[in-house]
Amino acid sequence: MAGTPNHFQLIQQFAVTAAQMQAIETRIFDAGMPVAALMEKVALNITRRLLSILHSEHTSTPIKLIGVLVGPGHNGGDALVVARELYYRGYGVLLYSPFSQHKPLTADHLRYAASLGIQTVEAIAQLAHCDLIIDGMFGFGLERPIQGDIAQIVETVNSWHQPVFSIDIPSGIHTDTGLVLGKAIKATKTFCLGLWKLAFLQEQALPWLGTSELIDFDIPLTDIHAVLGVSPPLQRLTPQWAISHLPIPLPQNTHKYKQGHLLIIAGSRRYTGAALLSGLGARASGVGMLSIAVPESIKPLLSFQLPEALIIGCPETELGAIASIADHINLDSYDAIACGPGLTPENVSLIQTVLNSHRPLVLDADGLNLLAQLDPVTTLSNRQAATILTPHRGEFKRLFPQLNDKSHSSMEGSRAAARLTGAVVILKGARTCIATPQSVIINPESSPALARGGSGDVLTGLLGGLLATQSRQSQPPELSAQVAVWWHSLAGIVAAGDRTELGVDAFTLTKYLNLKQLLTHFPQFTPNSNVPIYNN
Ligand SMILES: NC(=O)C1=CN([C@@H]2O[C@H](COP(=O)(O)OP(=O)(O)OC[C@H]3O[C@@H](n4cnc5c(N)ncnc54)[C@H](OP(=O)(O)O)[C@@H]3O)[C@@H](O)[C@H]2O)[C@@H](O)CC1
Ligand SMILES: Nc1ncnc2c1ncn2[C@@H]1O[C@H](COP(=O)(O)OP(=O)(O)O)[C@@H](O)[C@H]1O
Ligand SMILES: [K+]
Repeated sequence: MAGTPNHFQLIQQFAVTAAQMQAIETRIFDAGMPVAALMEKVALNITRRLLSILHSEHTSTPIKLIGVLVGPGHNGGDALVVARELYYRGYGVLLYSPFSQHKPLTADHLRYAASLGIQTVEAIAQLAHCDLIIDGMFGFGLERPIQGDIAQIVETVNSWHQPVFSIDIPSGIHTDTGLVLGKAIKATKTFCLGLWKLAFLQEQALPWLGTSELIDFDIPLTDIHAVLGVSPPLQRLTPQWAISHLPIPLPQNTHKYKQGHLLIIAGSRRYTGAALLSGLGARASGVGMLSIAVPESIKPLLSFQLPEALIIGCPETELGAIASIADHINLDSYDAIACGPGLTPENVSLIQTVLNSHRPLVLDADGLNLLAQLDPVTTLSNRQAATILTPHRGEFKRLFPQLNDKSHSSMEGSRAAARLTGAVVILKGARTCIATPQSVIINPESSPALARGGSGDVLTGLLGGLLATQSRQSQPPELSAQVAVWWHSLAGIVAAGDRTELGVDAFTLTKYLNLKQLLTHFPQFTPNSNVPIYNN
């Protein structure tokens, strides 16, 4: 039923470390769930999903023979239950377990599989002709690097061409950091079990995960909250959350100023397009009023392309950058300001003026490069209104060189920067993190089609527009940041689906921000509704 989230939808917001998963698992076992029963349930759910994929998806070779890598722990146990079920469904199954010791439950399943006549092979090479490999070697119990013979086995499997489906996590990927521990299986698809592990939100793990999906096994929400807290400081950004916080439907008695007035400060003679792309992003946000301050010489172009916007021509430098904000402009009369795309890094006094305003502010691109020339921590800490920074990794390093030791993890880096400055920090990338001093929320789905000049400018405008509208409604700035990041990524995903990943230039992307079209992908969720459980 629309508006009533089911268990699978509710758990999408959570992300856990191996230790947290273990703690949740312990609570379930202590409450009386037998370990073997849970393994059976989990593995049957994996099998059901696997069979539906095998029946529905077109594979280049029909899947008849399946090779199963069996580890020493419960990841191996899961794999053995899946193997047994596949065997009963008529698939050819070959087991391979290069370990002399197994945990008792795994050893029992191995013995039972043998008693059924499921063949165990003695060398990895004997799986070479399988149509599909199931990787059940290590799950969240992997703590030390894969070395020696096992590393050799991983390399051999990675050199083959058939699909590899990993159970819980590709063997060799660290559950928390997403880093490769020695060697790791390169999966085609990964079935993450029960709750999303942190690795799935770490960019460094992406090449190993393939496509990933969550297999639900009904972990009680009380156990999740008992371990993670009622309002976990780290969460996944879900479509349900973002859609429920879109600023629609509009109040019947609203007017254009109530819908927010955004001022974009962008562009230069050299980077005209940045101002235009930000303007088009802001247009898609539905903001009530849009003003764009640009150097005088590019005003005609903007006026032509964005007839609904008020284009403000500003005095310009010899090189065609904004020299100062036009005299008649009172920055404090806007509901939000978005500043930076295409400014050139010439004019520090401009950014100082903007920072001195008392309005919510998005800083991007050259806005960030100019800020880096000041003392970002002191400057931002002294601001009288909310600031949202939208750096990519390079800009982040320039802004916060003192956080270089945290640069391996966007979650850690963005959180530390938000704590230092009090700003909302959107650290952009394949897995964009949105951090406040209290929390980090990570966008788990996007498209590499967005890795293209100008797509960040579009985000800045979209975000600025939402910020202007939503700050009028007393919504916190991080909410606009979350909605904008989700919206922008979804546009990228849908555009890439229609046009391939190469067909999504930034201008085309703005056309895909059409919300009506995007929402057809989520008929089950309603804008502006209450989402239970999720307390931000
Ligand atoms: N949580 C849940 O709710 C549920 C979890 N379930 C499943 O259980 C999985 C977790 O199982 P797990 O704890 O047994 O750990 P797992 O990943 O199989 O591996 C540990 C074994 O590997 C060994 N080992 C480690 N590193 C090694 C190395 N480098 N080289 C060689 N050996 C190494 C390690 O040996 P040890 O360190 O003890 O010497 C130990 O024997 C989880 O991912 C999921 O699939 C579901 O069934 C039910 C619901
Ligand atoms: N591999 C990727 N997968 C998904 N999104 C990406 C990827 N690479 C970049 N992006 C997104 O594309 C946008 C690029 O922004 P930015 O680097 O500021 O570009 P520009 O300054 O050229 O506009 C960001 O929203 C970022 O999250
Ligand atoms: K695995």
